[in-house]
Amino acid sequence: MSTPQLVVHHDKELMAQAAAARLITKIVDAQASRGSASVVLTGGRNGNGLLAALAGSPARDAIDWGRLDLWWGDERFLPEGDPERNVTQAREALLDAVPLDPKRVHAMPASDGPHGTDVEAAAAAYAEELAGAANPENHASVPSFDVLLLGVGPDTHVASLFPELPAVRETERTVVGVHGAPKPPPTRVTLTLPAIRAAREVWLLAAGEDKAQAAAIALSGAGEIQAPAAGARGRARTLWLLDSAAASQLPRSLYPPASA
Ligand SMILES: O=C(O)[C@H](O)[C@@H](O)[C@H](O)[C@H](O)COP(=O)(O)O
Repeated sequence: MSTPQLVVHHDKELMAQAAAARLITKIVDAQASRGSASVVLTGGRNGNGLLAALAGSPARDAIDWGRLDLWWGDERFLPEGDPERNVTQAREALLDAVPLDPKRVHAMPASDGPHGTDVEAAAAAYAEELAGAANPENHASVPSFDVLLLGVGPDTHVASLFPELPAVRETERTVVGVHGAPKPPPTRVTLTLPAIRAAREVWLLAAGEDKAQAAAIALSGAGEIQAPAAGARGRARTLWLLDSAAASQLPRSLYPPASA
């Protein structure tokens, strides 16, 4: 697993703009070298802020939207179209404005979909969809995501992996159902740490004073059960994108030299 690299931007807006520019370049490079790209989106304000910044970027359409696979790191288990669903918010922020191939937009199941309110069945179905898109040669159970985005909660949760709850302890399955999540709504579907760690690159987004303690805990050697963000590592790269407020409690030794 790759060692976390930190980039600190002056404020939340600059972090969203810089992260969007970084993601555009990553997708364009992946498409140039392999013909397509695969990105896992995250919910939350920072995740949606990045999508909104990307929507407004003059370089936006350097991306060949028809050759981009989009997946989700987690989803609130609510009815289709519910404004609280991560996919609903992603559509509003960006997806409805760009010519994606609908077959390549892999939303997690809704609670009024084919699995009804059975969140475990919904999670198993998404795991199957991921496995179906994986590369059989390397016996993977998820596609080789180019970038997996994660917002970081103030309690160090990522996706819907909350400290000490069963989902963060999962070592085999790639997708599980979550009950009793401390962040509403309580029922969710989430990738697990093994699935997250299959990504080439994992980018963690943390902006705002309310993330300062979480960033300091996750980056100072805490275990992944107590601090799930600490276990979110990419195969080739783990990148923390912070603003100054979220970086304010980091030990100086961790603070990158050239950052704002
Ligand atoms: O479904 C969700 O709520 C998200 O996927 C969750 O993991 C989010 O990314 C973090 O809670 C950070 O959210 P903020 O960026 O809004 O603080």
